[in-house]
Amino acid sequence: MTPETLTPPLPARQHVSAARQAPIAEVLNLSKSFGSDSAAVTALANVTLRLEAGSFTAIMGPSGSGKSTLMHIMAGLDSATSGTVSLGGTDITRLDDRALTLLRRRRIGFVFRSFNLVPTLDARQNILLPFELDGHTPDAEESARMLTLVDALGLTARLGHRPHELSGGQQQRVAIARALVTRPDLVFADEPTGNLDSASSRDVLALLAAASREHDQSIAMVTHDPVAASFADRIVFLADGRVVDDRGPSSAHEISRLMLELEARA
Ligand SMILES: Nc1ncnc2c1ncn2[C@@H]1O[C@H](COP(=O)(O)OP(=O)(O)OP(=O)(O)O)[C@@H](O)[C@H]1O
Repeated sequence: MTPETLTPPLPARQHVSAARQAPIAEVLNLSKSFGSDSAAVTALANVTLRLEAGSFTAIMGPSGSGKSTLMHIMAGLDSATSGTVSLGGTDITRLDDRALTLLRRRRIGFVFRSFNLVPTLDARQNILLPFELDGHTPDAEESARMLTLVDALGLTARLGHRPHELSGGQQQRVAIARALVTRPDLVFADEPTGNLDSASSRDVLALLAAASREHDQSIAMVTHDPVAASFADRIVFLADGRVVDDRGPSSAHEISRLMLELEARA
């Protein structure tokens, strides 16, 4: 497959220049501790981070540096000890559980290492699950969007297949289609290539990069893999719950070097 065939031919977003001016996600002075007193663990210490609309950001750092905690709080899956997180201008730290559930359903997409597809549903039903969960029948535009996405992801002939009938790479492409189909404000990808071989990994990363670059989809990806991070246009490094480096596109070699330095210090 060439990079061109990996590019989802989705309609370009409207008012891209206006969208680019405001951060799609803003984390201000975020701290998170687990436990209390002598058993307390500080997972995040005063993290401030802005993600621009349409950006593809990799979040890296040694084991235990706070990557998952940051992603969980940004996605409204865990609460902050202090600080705020805004998504598309909404302060999610002030929302109740019901509002958070709706926000996750409508404004956030997720791609996980283990694909997390529903085994009893075929690929089409898995992709359309966000609409189903929202009690919403896709309109003509949403159905057309689903079909163009499926075509771009090379899944057209697989729509009637259930997850166990698909390869790992195909399952992850179904998961990406499911994450993109509602055009969420932000897609969180948690080690999306962790279970894939290197050829499927590159396909998946090229698809995520194309969704960001060509269709203004904002993506935040947690990864340990320097090759995966080299597909992003920004790399944020955490160590001991703090942002210790924040840089633009970098080669896998440069990222590897920095990770080794951070791990040696951890
Ligand atoms: N539920 C919890 N209870 C207690 N401590 C926790 C909990 N979740 C995370 N921690 C601690 O918070 C710190 C940050 O953990 P986190 O999982 O965010 O790191 P990570 O960078 O995602 O690690 P990894 O790369 O190994 O997945 C670690 O010291 C961890 O042990």
